[in-house]
Amino acid sequence: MSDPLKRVAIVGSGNWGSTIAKIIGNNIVKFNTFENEVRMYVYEEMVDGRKLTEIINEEHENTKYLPGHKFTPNIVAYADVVETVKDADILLFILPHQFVERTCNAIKSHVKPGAFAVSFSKGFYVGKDNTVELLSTAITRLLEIPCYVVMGANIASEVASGTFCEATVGARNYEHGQMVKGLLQTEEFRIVIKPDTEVIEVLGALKNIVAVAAGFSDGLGYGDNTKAAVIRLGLKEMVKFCEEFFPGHHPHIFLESCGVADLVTTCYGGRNRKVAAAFVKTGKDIKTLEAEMLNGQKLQGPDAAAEVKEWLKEKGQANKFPLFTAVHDICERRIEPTALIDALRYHPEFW
Ligand SMILES: NC(=O)c1ccc[n+]([C@@H]2O[C@H](COP(=O)([O-])OP(=O)(O)OC[C@H]3O[C@@H](n4cnc5c(N)ncnc54)[C@H](O)[C@@H]3O)[C@@H](O)[C@H]2O)c1
Ligand SMILES: O=P(O)(O)OC[C@H](O)CO
Repeated sequence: MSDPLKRVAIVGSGNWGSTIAKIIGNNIVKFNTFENEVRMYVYEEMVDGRKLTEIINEEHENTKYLPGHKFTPNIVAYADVVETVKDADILLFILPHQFVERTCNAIKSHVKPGAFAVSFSKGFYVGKDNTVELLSTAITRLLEIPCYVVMGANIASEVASGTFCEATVGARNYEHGQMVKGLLQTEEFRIVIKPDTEVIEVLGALKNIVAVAAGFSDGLGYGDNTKAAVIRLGLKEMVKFCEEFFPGHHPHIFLESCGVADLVTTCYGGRNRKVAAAFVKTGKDIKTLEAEMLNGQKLQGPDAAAEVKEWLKEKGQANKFPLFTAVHDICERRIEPTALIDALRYHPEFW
């Protein structure tokens, strides 16, 4: 008897979750090892007087978070996260990182034995006692299943439009890594699998902090040379953070899409950059700007800066990461945005 078909569930339906749903809906029908139907968890809300799940299931489009792009009809929206995941063999977590813990808690006694997870979220997890851990570690701890990661230079609207780009899958299990690659890869979205899972994930979270710094620089009216310095010194801190806390990775991992490529795209085209520039120009706080500018989408960088500050404080290492630290202090209005330039000027690089 042949093996039963595997089911894929997508947990999250924002800008990136919907983009991945668009890709997987097309790709999955090419395999005879997967069920064609893919359930997608939608955090229910009303859009123009209708439930978002109804809009997606009737019009095959997430008109709020990815307007203008059609899903294949095998993408089925569910408002109940337990119903979404209960039969799934592969759980793709594509939530803003702030919502990962509560979602795991809601499904933890309903996950199929033998399932595995993949995290696409960029950020860290902070426990009640202020301990900081990787999201993939938290997912594994809460659900008791392995968790791999997908990170890369992937501004969702561009990926959804099919302009060429690439991403990095972090997986040490060959079979699972190949399955994830098969579900995601297209002619325009090329996938590389690497075993340095932890560092791949950390880079995805840290680049958002540098993007906030890039936005501050833009908002202050500095030009491309200054932004290049933000990117370079930010990358130095990203590398140092990985070396300090996740040693043993391949040194070339920073050259993958999850490293320098994601850092560049996010410092030019991302939401963190855009809102951080407006923070300087308007004087409004981050939460207000997020609500005004992003139509329900969520920023990851300011919270990641707070999480990293907590991490560094606990390890007594904050002084080695002045750019990360300055971003958090500026977001919290403890220091002026212009202090970013001092953090660059007096960076340990120049000592
Ligand atoms: N958008 C991108 O370009 C992109 C690219 C790569 C990676 N990512 C990462 O993917 C993750 C998800 O980002 P996104 O862009 O898909 O999301 P998003 O910011 O577009 O959307 C926010 C989502 O959060 C949902 N939500 C709101 N409140 C919620 C709650 N209480 N519980 C659960 N869900 C709730 C909304 O319904 C919506 O689906 C992030 O970590 C992000 O860094 C995003
Ligand atoms: O829009 P941002 O700043 O959340 O960045 C989006 C992606 O992470 C870019 O890869």
